[in-house]
Amino acid sequence: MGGRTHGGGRRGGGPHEPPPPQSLRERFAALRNVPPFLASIWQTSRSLTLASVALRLLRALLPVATLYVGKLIVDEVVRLVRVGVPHGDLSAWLHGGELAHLALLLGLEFALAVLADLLGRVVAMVDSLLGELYANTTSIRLMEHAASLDLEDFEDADLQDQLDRARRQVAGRGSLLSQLLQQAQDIVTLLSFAVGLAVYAPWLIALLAVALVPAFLGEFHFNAQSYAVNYQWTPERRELDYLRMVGASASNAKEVKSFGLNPFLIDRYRVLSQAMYRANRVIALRRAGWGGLFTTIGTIGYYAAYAIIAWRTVRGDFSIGDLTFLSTSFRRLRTLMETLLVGFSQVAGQALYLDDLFSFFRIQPEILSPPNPRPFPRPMREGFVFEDVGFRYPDAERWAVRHLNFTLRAGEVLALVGENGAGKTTLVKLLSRLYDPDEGRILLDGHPLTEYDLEDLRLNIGVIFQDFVRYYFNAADNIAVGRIEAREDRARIADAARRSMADEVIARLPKGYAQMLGKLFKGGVDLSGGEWQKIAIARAYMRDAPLLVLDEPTAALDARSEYEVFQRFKELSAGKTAVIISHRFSTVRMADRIIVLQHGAIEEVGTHEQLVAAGGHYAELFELQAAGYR
Ligand SMILES: Nc1ncnc2c1ncn2[C@@H]1O[C@H](COP(=O)(O)OP(=O)(O)OP(=O)(O)O)[C@@H](O)[C@H]1O
Repeated sequence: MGGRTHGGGRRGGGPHEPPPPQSLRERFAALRNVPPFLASIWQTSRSLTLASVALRLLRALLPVATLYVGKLIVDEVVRLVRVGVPHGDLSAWLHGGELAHLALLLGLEFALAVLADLLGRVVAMVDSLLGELYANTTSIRLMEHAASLDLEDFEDADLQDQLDRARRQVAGRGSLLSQLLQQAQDIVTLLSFAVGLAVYAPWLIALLAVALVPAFLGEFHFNAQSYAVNYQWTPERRELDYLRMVGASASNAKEVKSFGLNPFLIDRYRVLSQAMYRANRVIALRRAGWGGLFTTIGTIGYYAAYAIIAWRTVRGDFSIGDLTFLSTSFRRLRTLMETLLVGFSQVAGQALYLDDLFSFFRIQPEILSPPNPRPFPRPMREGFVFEDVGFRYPDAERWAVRHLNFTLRAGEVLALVGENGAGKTTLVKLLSRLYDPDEGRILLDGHPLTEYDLEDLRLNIGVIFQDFVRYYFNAADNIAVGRIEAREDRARIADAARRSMADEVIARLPKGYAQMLGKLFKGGVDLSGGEWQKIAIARAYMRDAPLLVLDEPTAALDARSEYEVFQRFKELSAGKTAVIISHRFSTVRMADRIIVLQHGAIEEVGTHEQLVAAGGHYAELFELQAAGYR
């Protein structure tokens, strides 16, 4: 067993996270994320993707068509002007049919304009629908993937940063989609203009490119810088979110107020956010300065071309219609290329962000079911055997537990005792395979725990941790989380509540089982610490697993409640195996056997009477607590 490599490098990240990509080549390399991104868009909705592409293609060709019709109109007007207006009489002209061609052209251009507007709106609608669908699908994928990861992954700050960036990407990536499609559309439009321009004056295109390259490189550079800043500041941004949450959440308000912490929190927020603002401002300023310069270069290019076209029109090489067509084409080409280049560098910039999303999806859990897993033994015959088990938290110097050798016998109630940090909770986490040991192994009925089906294993172990979750759900659901498949089984929920004495708590709630708990949502009612614990303990009964583990969930119960809860627990868990962690000896002494942990190792094992008689550490701790009551 073991073999878990802690610390850096296990997912190409960890504490030795590579610096954000800086070089031009790396930025281009980020474009490799675009095809998988497009593939996931395609999978989100084929019909919407197809619709968007087709509509955009049509829309892309409209500008050049409109412009060409415009040129024809100008030429026609010029021709009509040459022919001259007899008496300036419009009705005579209309009847004579001389204006028919012009009217047709005007009508055509009008139709094109209306079509362009309508298509633009439909495209925007399709994109926003597709964007929302994509965001939803990806959020669900993120949640599903996060659910598959190990507990250890969640305790890793780097992973939290990455998850944070990935989450932010999802919200913003809808725009990447429209941007990519817009890019494709612009390329088609650009090509259509370029063909027109190339027919008349190919050298104009070269002039255009020269004027635009600096702007492109500038954009590219600053996008990468923004990303780098964003990347480096992820921990601070998370801290900002955290500070805001601590300062503004209902559950913390009590303590924050009585400690008078708000000025401290606000000040810290101010300092951090200002530092971030300054970093962003530097980039914004530089970007604006250089951007202004590059745009001016582009404008110079445009007017040079304009002058040349005008001169050649005067010389008679071009018609007036050609002049309008060429100069407008040139101007539109310039704007288009600019948008395209800027867009391209933005796409490359956004593709960098996709790295976070995709690399988050690449993280693989290490605690898995084997290929041919064993089902959980029912009934359990021997129980769990710890053979020289040792475990060290990632990046920790100290072993949390080591050289653990003991048996948790089927059908017994075992209590774990020990001072804070002795390793009690760690032992429970190993038992339910939230972690795998780094040394030694754990057997269940003679077979290594790793041979069992992971889901089945967890399903058959009901653990209530000391920091159990207070779900902001209604009372019934708060108990039903113990076995969420049985959420509709009201009788089972009520039964679990009765056993844990949560029924008395719920009876006092205005809406009973339908009462929303916690203060997060409207109409929610908060409970006392002990009341919450009774609800949490009901989850263990709801789960009805052959192995029950209560990790100090009774600490906030009053003496009478705790006594009753444990009396019932013993009665009700007859035939079941149970592990109880408690600092109260009144509870501990009810266990069949007691293990005393000290600094991650087993110090003593025995019944209450045996341990007291032995006069060791247990007897000392027991005496300390008993003395307090005399
Ligand atoms: N997620 C974690 N990452 C790193 N170290 C941890 C983590 N959880 C616990 N530890 C360390 O492992 C040791 C054992 O912790 P554990 O939670 O098992 O103690 P415990 O006996 O349950 O304590 P308590 O009575 O305070 O609940 C402690 O030294 C603790 O600091």
